[in-house]
Amino acid sequence: MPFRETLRALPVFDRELPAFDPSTAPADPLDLFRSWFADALDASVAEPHAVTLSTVDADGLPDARVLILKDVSADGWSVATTTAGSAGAQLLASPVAALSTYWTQLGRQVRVRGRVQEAPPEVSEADFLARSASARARVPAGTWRVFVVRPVSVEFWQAAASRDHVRVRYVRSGEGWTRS
Ligand SMILES: Cc1cc2nc3c(=O)[nH]c(=O)nc-3n(C[C@H](O)[C@H](O)[C@H](O)COP(=O)(O)O)c2cc1C
Repeated sequence: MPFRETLRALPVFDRELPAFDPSTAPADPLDLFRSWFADALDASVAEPHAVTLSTVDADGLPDARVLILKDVSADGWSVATTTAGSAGAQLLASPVAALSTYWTQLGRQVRVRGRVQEAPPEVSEADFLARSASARARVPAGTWRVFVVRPVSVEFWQAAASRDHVRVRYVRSGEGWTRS
């Protein structure tokens, strides 16, 4: 069978999925993220804190890889990596990023876009020290950084078996958020 037919034959969202009514979404995307994350834990999603970090290189060419989410707070979404690698180097040179995740069992996607700041040195140091000795040994000395994506937009997308997928997008507006 041609590969495209193998792909075409695969079912998509052919199962019971949670309902989501965007009109009930809270005013702050942080609250919705925490609620959806709790649902992902309840659904035993493997590595629910694995997120795809997209960056751009010096030529504007996008790059992406999976990292572990380290924190989510009013400051933003935090990930950690080494500045000796592509992700860290690209963030230092072009401090903008997108984070995305997909929780298969729930048919839910979250997308975050924003500018990126380095966390304070003590935060990066604490994250580095929390790594195992073997993981620390693989990182060149002094290059581990926590980067915080400060969102300008956060989108939550819920798939439906009926294909009536729904989404809510939060856009930063001053100190608050507008929802659409
Ligand atoms: C589930 C998962 C979690 C990962 N977590 C991290 C992480 O937290 N930090 C990290 O630097 N790399 C992590 N990696 C490895 C990265 O995806 C990537 O291979 C590595 O950071 C080098 O990417 P770069 O060349 O773009 O810098 C993880 C990979 C997977 C699949």
